[in-house]
Amino acid sequence: MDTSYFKKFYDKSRSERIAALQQAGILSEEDAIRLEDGLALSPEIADNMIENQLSTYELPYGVALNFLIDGKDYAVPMAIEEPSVIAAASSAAKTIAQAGGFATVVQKRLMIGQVALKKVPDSALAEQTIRAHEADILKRANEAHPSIVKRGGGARKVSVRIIPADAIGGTPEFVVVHLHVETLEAMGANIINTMMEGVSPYLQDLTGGEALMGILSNYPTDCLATATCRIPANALAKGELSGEEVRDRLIEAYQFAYVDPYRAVTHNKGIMNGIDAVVLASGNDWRAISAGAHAYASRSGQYRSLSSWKKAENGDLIGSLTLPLPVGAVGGSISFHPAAKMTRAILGDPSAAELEAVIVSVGLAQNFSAIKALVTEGIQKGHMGLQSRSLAISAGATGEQIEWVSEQLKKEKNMNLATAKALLEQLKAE
Ligand SMILES: CC(C)(COP(=O)([O-])OP(=O)([O-])OC[C@H]1O[C@@H](n2cnc3c(N)ncnc32)[C@H](O)[C@@H]1OP(=O)([O-])[O-])[C@@H](O)C(=O)NCCC(=O)NCCSC(=O)C[C@@](C)(O)CC(=O)[O-]
Ligand SMILES: NC(=O)C1=CN([C@@H]2O[C@H](COP(=O)(O)OP(=O)(O)OC[C@H]3O[C@@H](n4cnc5c(N)ncnc54)[C@H](OP(=O)(O)O)[C@@H]3O)[C@@H](O)[C@H]2O)C=CC1
Repeated sequence: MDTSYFKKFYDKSRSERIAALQQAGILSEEDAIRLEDGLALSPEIADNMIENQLSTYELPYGVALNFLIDGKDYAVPMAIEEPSVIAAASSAAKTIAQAGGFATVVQKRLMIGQVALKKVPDSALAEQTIRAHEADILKRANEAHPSIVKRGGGARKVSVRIIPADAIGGTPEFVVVHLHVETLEAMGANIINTMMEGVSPYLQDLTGGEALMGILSNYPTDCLATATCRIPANALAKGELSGEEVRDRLIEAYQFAYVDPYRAVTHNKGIMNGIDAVVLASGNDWRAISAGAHAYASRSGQYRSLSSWKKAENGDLIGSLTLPLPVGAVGGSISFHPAAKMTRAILGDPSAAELEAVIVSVGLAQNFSAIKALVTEGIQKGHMGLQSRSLAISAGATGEQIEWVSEQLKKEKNMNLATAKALLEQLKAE
């Protein structure tokens, strides 16, 4: 990828940005035309995607630059309504690329399905019986969805968890059977749900219990992705603060988010700014990713920071982020939603594992920028500086008024809607 075309990308017009992506070899001519025309869903597709459809709900679609992940350059598409997220991701990615980029590790992608059994007469015996019949259970699961087996995937492992009765007043004892399934390039909701319903009757026969439900778990602890980065302290200096001071403050920001759930939620929201935006742009199920991420943040019994920041022996800053990322390269609306298709084109048609690597890196970048701003100049300067246009629009500015109100707002002490409205009135009165 020739990134020389990206200089001051954000100062270019929309058409110039599309041309720059084409010149850099990221977009084909055909994709550049599609992007120029807009990525709207056709009324026919929209009507067939959901029930009681009335219209579509649009979000801005942009691209974060400077990502160097496992030695490969990426421009990363994001769909998001919040200003400064793309700037922050690009800014962090630039610093991290200069330090060697992100390194990622993506686990073998095993998704989990559950059958919950109740009224099991002897749960210890049931567990033994299930374990003894693992091969039969896997066979039946695979027979329920033979096409994934043909593709080289399928059910791989069975595990059992016993959740005692009265966990909260009056709850039955649950014998929970997990199937660990290799869903290859799919997130695999349909594969797993079919398998779980397929094995439920057999599990009832084996245990003498009653199946309450069989369903995918959105907590796929065998589908983790990790990104790490390592930044020399001298690349972190900001204003009056030395690189070492910024590094130490970044580490304390992480420590604060590790020990305090009130802070951890906001810290992780900053990470999800990037993750959700790429998941959404890629046509994946962002509710599933969010639910899994927050469960993973609570795995110790307390809700904590998803990322960690530490000092290396030589004084470098080392950042790391791990979370479950059950995304697909196929399935759902990925193959027909125009924006999801564009995202796949811009990312170079990534496999599901490569997409995980990109998404987890964006999450780490987003966290780096947010906490760096927080522990140095504060969030308002960069974030609100970029939010001034949204405030101007909220105040009713249109056309050239938007630029004028936005620029005046940046000079004001109170950059808020009331000030934006007052400025707009002033402009109209002139
Ligand atoms: C906004 C910056 C990046 C400015 O930071 P800066 O240092 O003034 O930026 P710069 O002018 O030195 O530019 C550095 C690079 O940033 C990018 N960049 C710079 N400006 C733009 C722009 N307009 N559009 C696109 N990209 C931009 C661009 O890549 C640029 O490199 P260049 O291309 O010039 O070589 C910085 O202040 C920042 O990262 N702030 C944090 C913003 C943030 O995190 N926003 C998320 C929303 S706040 C929130 O929801 C979560 C939070 C914060 O509460 C989470 C938490 O608490 O942890
Ligand atoms: N998170 C959740 O709890 C739930 C999510 N969903 C929704 O389910 C959708 C995602 O489910 P998913 O099952 O992945 O989607 P799909 O069923 O749409 O697509 C997956 C299918 O694609 C086919 N396929 C083609 N090529 C491959 C390949 N290389 N690797 C794997 N499969 C391939 C397989 O079918 P075949 O082999 O038969 O061709 C596979 O079953 C999302 O829209 C999500 O919102 C639905 C229910 C619950």
